[in-house]
Amino acid sequence: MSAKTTTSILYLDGVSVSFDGFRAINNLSLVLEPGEMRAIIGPNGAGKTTMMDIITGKTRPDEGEVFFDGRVDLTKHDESEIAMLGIGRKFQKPTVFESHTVEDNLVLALAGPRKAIPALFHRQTKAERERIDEILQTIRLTARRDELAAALSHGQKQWLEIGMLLAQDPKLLLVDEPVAGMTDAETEETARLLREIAQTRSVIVVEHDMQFVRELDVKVTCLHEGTVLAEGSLDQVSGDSRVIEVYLGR
Ligand SMILES: Nc1ncnc2c1ncn2[C@@H]1O[C@H](COP(=O)(O)OP(=O)(O)OP(=O)(O)O)[C@@H](O)[C@H]1O
Repeated sequence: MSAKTTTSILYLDGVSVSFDGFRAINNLSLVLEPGEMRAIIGPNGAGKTTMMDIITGKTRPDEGEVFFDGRVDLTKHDESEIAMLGIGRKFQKPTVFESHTVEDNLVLALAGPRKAIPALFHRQTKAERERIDEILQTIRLTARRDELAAALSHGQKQWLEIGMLLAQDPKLLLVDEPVAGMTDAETEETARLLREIAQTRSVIVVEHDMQFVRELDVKVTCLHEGTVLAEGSLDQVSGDSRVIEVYLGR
């Protein structure tokens, strides 16, 4: 473990994993600082999802170091422990409870899986109410709080799910293709929303939509064949001839 692990929120070094002899992640190194938002791009099969699986404990690396918050060896923890440690993950497809109101979705998320059902029937404390109001504002759904989640647009469901993750107060949020299927206006709003969230926590966003990545205005890492092909500003990365060859030029 190097000195860098003491200050980074996330530190991957020399990480590799193979599936039936195929190296999906190959000597991958990536460092994320506290309060940093990073965009991850790369062609299909580059290893983006597998990298997220390694961070969240779904997949164990064959080799390499994976440290969270400067000191926690993530390879020694399982998925539920890693979630409790403060890493939240949003998958591509929203999985909100359609037959509950927007607010109740947040109440359920705030309570956590064990206390979910009683949470709907107990009187909220002032602190819980304030937290829910704050999250509703962040996810632009204050005016929709009493409506069923089923009535929301696809984009708003994505925001609600982000809100449900925020209720768990993660230090690091992993977001997989948040704007797929969104309107242009929702896409723009999502970039703003994530930038606001990144003021208080670290965020990794995997996305193919380059206009959205530009709107995020953060450091970009391009993965290819399970390793970092290029890293820097979007202009630097998108001007890299190797990135153009394997990804953007296609
Ligand atoms: N459980 C698994 N078993 C076998 N092969 C796998 C498994 N998970 C991933 N792979 C392979 O590893 C490679 C990397 O896949 P991964 O899903 O991480 O890429 P990706 O960058 O997320 O792609 P996409 O943009 O299409 O989501 C692919 O070739 C994939 O087929």
